[in-house]
Amino acid sequence: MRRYDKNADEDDIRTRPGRRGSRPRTRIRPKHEDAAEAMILTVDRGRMTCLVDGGTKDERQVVAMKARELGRKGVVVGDVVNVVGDLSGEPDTLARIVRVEERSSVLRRTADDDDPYERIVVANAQQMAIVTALANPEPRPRLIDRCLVAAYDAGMEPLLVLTKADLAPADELLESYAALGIDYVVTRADQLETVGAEAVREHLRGRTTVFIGHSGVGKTTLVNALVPEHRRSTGRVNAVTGRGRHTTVSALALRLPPPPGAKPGSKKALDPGWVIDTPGFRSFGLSHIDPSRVIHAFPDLEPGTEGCPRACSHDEPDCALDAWVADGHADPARLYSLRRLLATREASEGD
Ligand SMILES: Nc1nc2c(ncn2[C@@H]2O[C@H](COP(=O)(O)OP(=O)(O)OP(=O)(O)O)[C@@H](O)[C@H]2O)c(=O)[nH]1
Ligand SMILES: [Zn+2]
Repeated sequence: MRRYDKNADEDDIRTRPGRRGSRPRTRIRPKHEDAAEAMILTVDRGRMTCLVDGGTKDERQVVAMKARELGRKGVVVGDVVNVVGDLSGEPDTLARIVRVEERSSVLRRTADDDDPYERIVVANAQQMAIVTALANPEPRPRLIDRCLVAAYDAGMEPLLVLTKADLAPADELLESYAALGIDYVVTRADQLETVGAEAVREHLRGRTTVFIGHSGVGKTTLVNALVPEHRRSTGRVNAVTGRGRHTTVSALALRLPPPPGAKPGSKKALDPGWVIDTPGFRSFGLSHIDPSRVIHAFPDLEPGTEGCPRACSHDEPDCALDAWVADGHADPARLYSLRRLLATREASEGD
């Protein structure tokens, strides 16, 4: 290997003159001072589409792969990375990702509760939109609860998006989430084009929201309305795979159009919010969930856990929350909701 030759690249072995003489110092990584910052929009079999100079007139999409120095570290949609090499974005060029910035949040999933293997699906989202149809298919409250637990565990704010309001009312479902104080928005496809899409966008401005929902809830219809420049095919036969419906393979980050009336170049116009569309989740394994992270989403209950036994699940007889709530420190409905969420960690039929 050339790296340790006498004629090794300066980047690989640097000399540091001074006190200890001029011993070559190995293992100093090249600094990549020419690297550009980029956001990962999608990942397809080891090829990442990155947005370079986002929000400027030089904005372009560059295809890149991981540099060897990243090792096994994964790169996921939403990651902010450093890229080097050919950053022109011309066809057939390939850049290299040399660094992944620290993530502010990660959404993990396990395929099943018994599956210890977890994958990070999305990085740096601040909000999780849980898309549920009010009818056809029927809402699945346990699945919603599992998504909520995953959101709280990931440190994301949940947003309930209730679709197909033309088929059934939302009141009853919203009632069962009232104690959680979750932000929500109700939609119907026949009004998305007029007022509906902008009403949803108002919940998404200035941050990144990952959209999850199982097949048939109308997520594609919704995302297409939110990001009209991006029309993902619905229900079309794929000529290559012959599959009856389109299947989304990777998550995909999409920028919202600027709000109506935003001045070009203004912060509102440049930071209109991002939607990360994800493939339909069949289940949401929760084996990696840590109850102590979930309870952060209940700041009103958190002080009551001081008297809990070590590693309390907060759903066991010795949990201090019962007495604390009985003493009037918090609303019993909140504890009930927390327990309901924590109980979803145990899988049951139909999740
Ligand atoms: N009645 C009614 N039907 C809707 C609404 N939104 C979507 N649909 C229909 O519901 C079906 C599923 O919509 P999609 O947008 O494809 O749902 P999806 O969640 O993306 O599902 P997959 O494509 O399977 O991942 C389609 O036939 C839509 O036309 C709505 O608000 N009201
Ligand atoms: Zn407890």
